[in-house]
Amino acid sequence: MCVSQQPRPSAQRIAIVGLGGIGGVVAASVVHAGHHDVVACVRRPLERLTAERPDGTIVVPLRSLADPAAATPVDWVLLCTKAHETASAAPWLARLCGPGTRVAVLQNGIHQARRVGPFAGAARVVPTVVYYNGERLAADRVRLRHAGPHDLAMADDADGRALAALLAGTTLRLLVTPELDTLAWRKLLLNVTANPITALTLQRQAVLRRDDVKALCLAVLQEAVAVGRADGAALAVDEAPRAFDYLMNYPPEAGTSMYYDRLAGRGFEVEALTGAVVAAGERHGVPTPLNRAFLALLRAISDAATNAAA
Ligand SMILES: NC(=O)C1=CN([C@@H]2O[C@H](COP(=O)(O)OP(=O)(O)OC[C@H]3O[C@@H](n4cnc5c(N)ncnc54)[C@H](OP(=O)(O)O)[C@@H]3O)[C@@H](O)[C@H]2O)C=CC1
Ligand SMILES: CC(C)(CO)C(=O)C(=O)O
Repeated sequence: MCVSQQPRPSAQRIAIVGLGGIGGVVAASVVHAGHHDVVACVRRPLERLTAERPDGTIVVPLRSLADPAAATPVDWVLLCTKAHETASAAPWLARLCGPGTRVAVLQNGIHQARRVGPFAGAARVVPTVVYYNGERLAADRVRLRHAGPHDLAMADDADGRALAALLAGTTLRLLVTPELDTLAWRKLLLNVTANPITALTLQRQAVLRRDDVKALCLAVLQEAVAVGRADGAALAVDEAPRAFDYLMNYPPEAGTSMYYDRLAGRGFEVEALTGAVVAAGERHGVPTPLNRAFLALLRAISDAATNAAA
């Protein structure tokens, strides 16, 4: 693995689809770096964006489009919707993607290319692993929290290196790695632990520091690690405690994307996270009773929120 120091390409046209916690942070970072032509593809137009970052708050002007019909092909799409919202972004992708376009997927979950490929036409899909915590405070305001040494990882191949070069002028800490598939599984381990527990308890990550909750985390992680190994991920012998230790890098006041959805009364990104572990467990004959219990509870809350919003 190596920390990226890619040379910056010439100015590129970048469209950011989904301006929530993750999209808002990356949009503000790229606009602030000032090198590329950025447009945000949103449901409600806005003219500026504020990002509260550990190194200070920045306010950037933002060009936004609210109608996919007004979009034209770009060099890069940064897809920052939730995984279950990918299909709803299809009209954007249809307009933004040409044969030279690359679609970087800033979403949680494994098999991103499989998920996004059907909507990307002739464009190439570039998977990533997102480590930073992004909290959307208002439609035009986000907060960035770092955890661990990197904010974003991409594969050590031509497309991954091109993405690292694209973001090289930003303050995001990038990792170019030959092990992205295993890192995606490692990241999923964090998500099937922290996301359900914060969303179900309606408490931020401080709750993970309770002894009883830590014991539950480790048991959930052991199950998911067994599934990940059966699925081909090169997970370590002590992967479960290592994943728990990684979670301790997040500040206790950080929430999770699922916790933020619960606060906002939105449906959850459940099938791509806990649902993916349970489904892979079924495929490989690995039992997942704790993850199954989480899945039933998360689906019940998520469905009620989705039905109430309909
Ligand atoms: N938040 C975090 O700390 C982390 C999140 N992730 C992952 O990153 C991804 C994004 O998460 P996050 O930023 O938290 O999610 P958010 O819910 O905060 O943001 C998603 C955004 O996508 C927008 N959106 C959804 N559908 C469409 C559409 N069809 N057209 C235009 N905009 C659309 C939403 O708009 P609207 O407001 O109008 O609904 C919203 O602004 C997820 O996969 C998540 O798991 C990964 C690491 C950390
Ligand atoms: C690891 C974690 C919890 C960091 O925010 C995350 O990926 C999420 O919130 O979905």
